[in-house]
Amino acid sequence: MLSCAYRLTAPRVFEPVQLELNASAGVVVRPTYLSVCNADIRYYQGSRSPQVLAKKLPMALIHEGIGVVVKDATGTFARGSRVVMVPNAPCETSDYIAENYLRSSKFCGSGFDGFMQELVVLPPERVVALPDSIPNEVAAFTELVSVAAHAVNRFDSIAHEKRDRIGVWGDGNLGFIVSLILKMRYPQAQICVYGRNEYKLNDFTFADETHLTYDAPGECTCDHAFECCCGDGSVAAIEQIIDAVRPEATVSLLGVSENPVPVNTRMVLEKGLRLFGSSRSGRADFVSVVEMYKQHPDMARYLESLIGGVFPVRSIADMCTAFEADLRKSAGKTIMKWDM
Ligand SMILES: NC(=O)C1=CN([C@@H]2O[C@H](COP(=O)(O)OP(=O)(O)OC[C@H]3O[C@@H](n4cnc5c(N)ncnc54)[C@H](OP(=O)(O)O)[C@@H]3O)[C@@H](O)[C@H]2O)C=CC1
Ligand SMILES: O=C(CO)[C@H](O)[C@H](O)COP(=O)(O)O
Ligand SMILES: [Zn+2]
Repeated sequence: MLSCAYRLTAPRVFEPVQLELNASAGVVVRPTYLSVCNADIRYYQGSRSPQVLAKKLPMALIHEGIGVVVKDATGTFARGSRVVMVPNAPCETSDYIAENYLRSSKFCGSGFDGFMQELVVLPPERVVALPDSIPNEVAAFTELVSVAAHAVNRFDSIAHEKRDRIGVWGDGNLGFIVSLILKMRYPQAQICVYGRNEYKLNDFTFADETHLTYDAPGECTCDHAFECCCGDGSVAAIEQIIDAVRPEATVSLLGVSENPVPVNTRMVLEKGLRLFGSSRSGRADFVSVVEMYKQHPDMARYLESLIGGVFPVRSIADMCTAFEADLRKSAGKTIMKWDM
């Protein structure tokens, strides 16, 4: 079966390439709605190091997306099923290390082709059926929701049980989703969001408190914290978090930085803090998010407020239009209605 992949060959340049797909190897999915992540933008813009770009390009971008099953040689999915695609593909299993942390795992859109393709073939366990209740534009960024769910699950197993007040730093997409999942998971806890933009914080209607970071939180006011910023923003946030959390707090780090971030280790030691990082997610996280969509119908309504622009994509010029719009956006997720 022939299919076309649209690979980024150099910053801001997409080129088509014909691929021969082995349809008998799994589930053939036609991508329908794709969502742009900051990681895609770092490749598109060429803000990764020249060494990383040389190693990873040419590559089809995008690891957040849904599609429709065209054919399934494994007999798991009916033709026409609406599904979310799992970008992480493990090559081994471990009793101790989750699939998204195994160094041998392959991740679509980071070293391996992502979902900017006419058709993709995935093993059945890399495909999860979606409930009808979730709109396409929201379902498109289920991967980001699964990353947040994964981090909250890990937090649950690491943090001590006093969870009266949890701080979330970052008023962007990830901060929003992490705060929402925390509120759903710990309804009795005070979820306090710290951000840099009043207009973004106004959308966190489910949170108990929102604050601008310039009004520094008091010392030792949060039991635990999540960092959902990026780059230099993470530097400032981690500094503030270390002051704001109480002794023995657990701090979840999620923002990606290109450069090493200095950390006030003296206070980490004195307060006995636990800092842990989370990256990506695995099949189980996607399954748990789909379950959340079913159990919490109001979740879709909150997530809808993250839809930034929806761009029909029928040509390479349309792809560039969507990516350029994401670069200029003030907030929210950029969605491509993928008609390639
Ligand atoms: N760990 C993982 O697996 C994943 C990590 N990420 C990463 O998470 C980061 C955030 O992604 P996303 O939410 O989509 O991006 P956004 O740009 O939507 O959000 C970042 C937000 O953080 C705000 N911010 C910056 N510095 C601070 C600060 N010191 N205190 C509080 N808020 C701050 C920004 O404000 P302003 O715009 O004013 O600077 C912005 O609103 C990115 O680095 C992304 O790559 C994303 C997906 C998965
Ligand atoms: O966005 C992400 C997961 O959703 C991660 O940040 C992304 O996978 C990091 O990959 P890369 O090393 O290519 O930046
Ligand atoms: Zn991502």
